[in-house]
Amino acid sequence: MLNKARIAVLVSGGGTNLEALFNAQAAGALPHGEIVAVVSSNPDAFALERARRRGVPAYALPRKQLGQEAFEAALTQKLRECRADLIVLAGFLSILSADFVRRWPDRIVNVHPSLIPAFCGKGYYGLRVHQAALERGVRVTGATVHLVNEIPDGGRILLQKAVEVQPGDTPEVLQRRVMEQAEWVLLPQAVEQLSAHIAMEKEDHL
Ligand SMILES: Nc1nc2c(c(=O)[nH]1)N[C@@H](CN(C=O)c1ccc(C(=O)N[C@@H](CCC(=O)O)C(=O)O)cc1)CN2
Ligand SMILES: NCC(=O)N[C@@H]1O[C@H](COP(=O)([O-])[O-])[C@@H](O)[C@H]1O
Repeated sequence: MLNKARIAVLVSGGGTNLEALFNAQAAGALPHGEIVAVVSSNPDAFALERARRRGVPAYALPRKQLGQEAFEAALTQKLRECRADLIVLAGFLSILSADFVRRWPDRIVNVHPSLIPAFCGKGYYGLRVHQAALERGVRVTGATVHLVNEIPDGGRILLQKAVEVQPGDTPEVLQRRVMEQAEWVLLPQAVEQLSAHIAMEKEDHL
């Protein structure tokens, strides 16, 4: 019996990266992992609805009302309850504390919509990343999947994929292209790689 990695996905917004993970799982492209819970820092996130439609437990932990410390305490409780092995940040907009991250060494992964080290770190999220890329005039951007440490977007880079910037691009148009051509491709690949490693570790400990 394959000892799958139990994946908890943290979200804050529309959940298109979560949807890409669900689609990969349904297509058999995530054989070593299973999405067991979705937790949102924003109670209004459509990502929660995406989880509910798939019958996956979905939890809203309103970070702004709770404050970071209480949010992370509640998150830790949820992660224990679902026995998560791997945490995936998919459009998650809260910077996790060093204390929290240190409890999950090499077990938190994030997708960022640029080619790190460009346009990353505190203040660079969502459309802001693509606005900065267009203002700088880069001809190529893309997405990065990286392990998460205490430095926002400072963790070890796992995968990257380049995407062309085209004349007349708006931030919204560029964001969509980066999602379609890079984020939604890279995240399932990286999650399956990490899940396979974790699943083998779990087999070894049986
Ligand atoms: N400890 C870490 N936490 C998080 C990381 C990380 O690498 N280490 N990645 C981010 C995801 N992210 C980019 O990929 C990112 C998210 C949010 C921000 C940011 O500046 N957020 C604002 C608040 C935005 C809001 O709540 O609407 C802020 O903190 O002022 C930067 C990068 C997830 N967490
Ligand atoms: N730094 C994190 C960040 O900017 N994440 C970005 O939020 C957008 C919405 O994601 P979603 O559709 O998966 O919710 C995506 O472009 C994702 O890369």
